[in-house]
Amino acid sequence: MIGGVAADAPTRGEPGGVNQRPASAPTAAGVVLASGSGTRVGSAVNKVYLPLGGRRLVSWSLAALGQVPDIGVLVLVTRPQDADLVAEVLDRAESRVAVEVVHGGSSRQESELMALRHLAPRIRSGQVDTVLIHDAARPLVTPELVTRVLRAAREHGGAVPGLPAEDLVTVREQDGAELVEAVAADLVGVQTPQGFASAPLLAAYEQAAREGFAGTDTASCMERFSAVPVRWIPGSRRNFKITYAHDLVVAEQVLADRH
Ligand SMILES: C[C@](O)(CO)[C@H](O)COP(=O)(O)O
Repeated sequence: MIGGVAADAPTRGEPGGVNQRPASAPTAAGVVLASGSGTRVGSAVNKVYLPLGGRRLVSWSLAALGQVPDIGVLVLVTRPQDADLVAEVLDRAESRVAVEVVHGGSSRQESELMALRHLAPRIRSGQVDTVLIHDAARPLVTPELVTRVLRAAREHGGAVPGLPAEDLVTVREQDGAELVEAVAADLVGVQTPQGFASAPLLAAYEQAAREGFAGTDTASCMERFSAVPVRWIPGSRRNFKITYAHDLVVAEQVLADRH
């Protein structure tokens, strides 16, 4: 069952405290999803807390979103059993913005809903105009990509970074063991952060909860339950998702090359 924000969730940063802005200057909120289990990486520890480039993996996403001046609220969605790791990450966080922690649900959809319900008073008051939802498992996101998503979301209502599938691989349909035909090359592999106008986003997630819908990303829920157009903008090859152990090796190398 989909519930509300965990009342006992550790919370850093007070709504209306360090993040407060005048009502005339709405801010964007960044949501980092860290409440999955990430078993395919082959670790007993939730993959988003594995070491990467001298930090825990999730810290990179918090730092990237926190560097974008228009993001005035940061929400980290976690699992209760990761509380010690979360506390360590927050103690070392270099984010300009205080990180507010919310407990997630049993699915991506529920975890997004928990974050949106946490933000609901600030969405309804107009304080938060746009919400960007990001996978903690995409630690190589850059402030530049976050800024582009935010600009496009504010301009169009919804924005998703992606890479044309033809750019990645040749895609073919399969029928059992047989390959039958190549798929038309108009597919896009989508990434996060995905950004949306906050009020229709909250409304879409509340309706999805009532109807028992569960999408694989934020855009799928918006496409189903809102009239907001979802624009795609160029993503980044480096913004790949850490799924398997091999991805960690590549991410270490990308970070080493950054310096
Ligand atoms: C949202 C996403 O990153 C788009 O590629 C992807 O669907 C996330 O998958 P997950 O299984 O929820 O990590």
